[in-house]
Amino acid sequence: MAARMSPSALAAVRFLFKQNVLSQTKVWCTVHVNNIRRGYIVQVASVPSHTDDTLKYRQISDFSGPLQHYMSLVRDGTLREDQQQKAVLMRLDEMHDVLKTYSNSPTSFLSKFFSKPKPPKGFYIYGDVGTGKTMVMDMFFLHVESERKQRVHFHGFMLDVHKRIHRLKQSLPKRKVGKMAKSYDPIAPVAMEISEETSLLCFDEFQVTDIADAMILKQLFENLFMNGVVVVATSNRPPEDLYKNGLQRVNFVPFIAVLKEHCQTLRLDSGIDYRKSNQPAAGKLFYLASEADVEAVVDRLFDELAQKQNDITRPRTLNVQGRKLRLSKACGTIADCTFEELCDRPLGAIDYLEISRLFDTVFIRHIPLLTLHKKTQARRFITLIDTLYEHKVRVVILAETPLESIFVHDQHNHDDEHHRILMDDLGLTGDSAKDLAIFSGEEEVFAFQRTVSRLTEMQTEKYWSEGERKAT
Ligand SMILES: Nc1ncnc2c1ncn2[C@@H]1O[C@H](COP(=O)(O)OP(=O)(O)OP(=O)(O)O)[C@@H](O)[C@H]1O
Repeated sequence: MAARMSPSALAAVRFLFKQNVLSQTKVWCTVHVNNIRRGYIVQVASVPSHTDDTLKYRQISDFSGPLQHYMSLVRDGTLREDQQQKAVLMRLDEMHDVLKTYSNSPTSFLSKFFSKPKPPKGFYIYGDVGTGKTMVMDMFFLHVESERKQRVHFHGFMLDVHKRIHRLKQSLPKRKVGKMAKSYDPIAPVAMEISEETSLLCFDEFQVTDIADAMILKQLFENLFMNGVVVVATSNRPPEDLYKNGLQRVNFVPFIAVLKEHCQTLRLDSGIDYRKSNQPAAGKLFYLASEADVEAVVDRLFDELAQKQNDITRPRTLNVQGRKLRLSKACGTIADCTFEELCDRPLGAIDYLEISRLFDTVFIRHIPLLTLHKKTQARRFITLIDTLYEHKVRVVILAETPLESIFVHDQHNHDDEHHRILMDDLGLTGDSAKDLAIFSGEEEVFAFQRTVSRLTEMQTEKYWSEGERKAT
């Protein structure tokens, strides 16, 4: 059986054996994809009779592709049938078949006999939060048999690209004094490096919020596509709305055409946020500041969890790319932080990635009401929760307000000083700025729906138990 299986499927089977769940008919299993732990539903259709020699376990490799896998999970009630998910999976299933004979590797067997194969057009899947975009993409990714595939989070991918660009620039010979610098463009070689490693790039959460990313995307992706990389992406935004109202957007806009030329846009928007469908809760993980004695209650929860760690409670200093990041209280794989510590300092995705690497449980105390006045902190909070969710880190929250109302869309902020200066700089009048996301907070409101949806799922028993890591 093992000889037929892809490495991801093998990882899934190993997990099943370790967990002694092979007699169940369906399980969630966890597979490491590029160091990111993802949950997958795996069908294990067994005949529960020890005397029956037709005993068979159905594994990922027993499905012809992601669509058959999905339908089987619908039939056994693990998933709810969703026509839009099915329609997207049909397309991904076709692509899965095409990819069986496609590679952009110059050393591939096929390339010896044929001229460069034409890459299939990828997919850009967009829709509202919790509608199953990541699930269908991951199911597709799991079934692609190639070794030359990567599933990445967009944030993490762009951090890696910037690192590669930096490394390449550093490796250039130093200029002689008085000689003019020849303009050196590192993006094409970086795209080439990535293309040498991969044929298929699956991006979760394609979103552009950073001007440094926005300015290089067109060239980067043009080169990736030119080198035959196939892209599948999920996003909350249609391509036309990417980097909406971002600074210097006019320089970004040509990227949208490049993306659409190489990826078909598919909408997945059944209107159902599956994270909100009733799932057993993990116990109380969300506390309100107004609750009696709440600090002491949360302290006790921390102490209870800390007792299982082989460590003492102490401050911890993390090293993030040569920078020191001090956390005032931690024990083993548990960090006890305040909102101020995590979101009121100039921290970003790279810091949150390091926290996710080291801790499986993060307490976030004193989350205030987030109005547009606290836009920067709110954005950091969104990035923090995205990163923790992506790495299956558990959270315990102590907040001023209930989850649904943490973020307040306060229209009155249009008049604040900061916005007025920005409007002047951009030469906008009050009327023309009225509909722009940058002033209406549309971007944050949108991202916050995702954060709330994720925080809801993060309080379920399933999420909590999947997040357990070995104590250090
Ligand atoms: N058809 C379904 N039946 C039952 N559960 C589902 C179904 N589709 C998705 N889910 C579950 O809903 C949760 C959210 O799915 P997923 O992460 O794929 O959503 P998403 O569209 O990527 O959300 P976001 O935009 O916030 O990233 C997951 O736990 C997933 O397993």
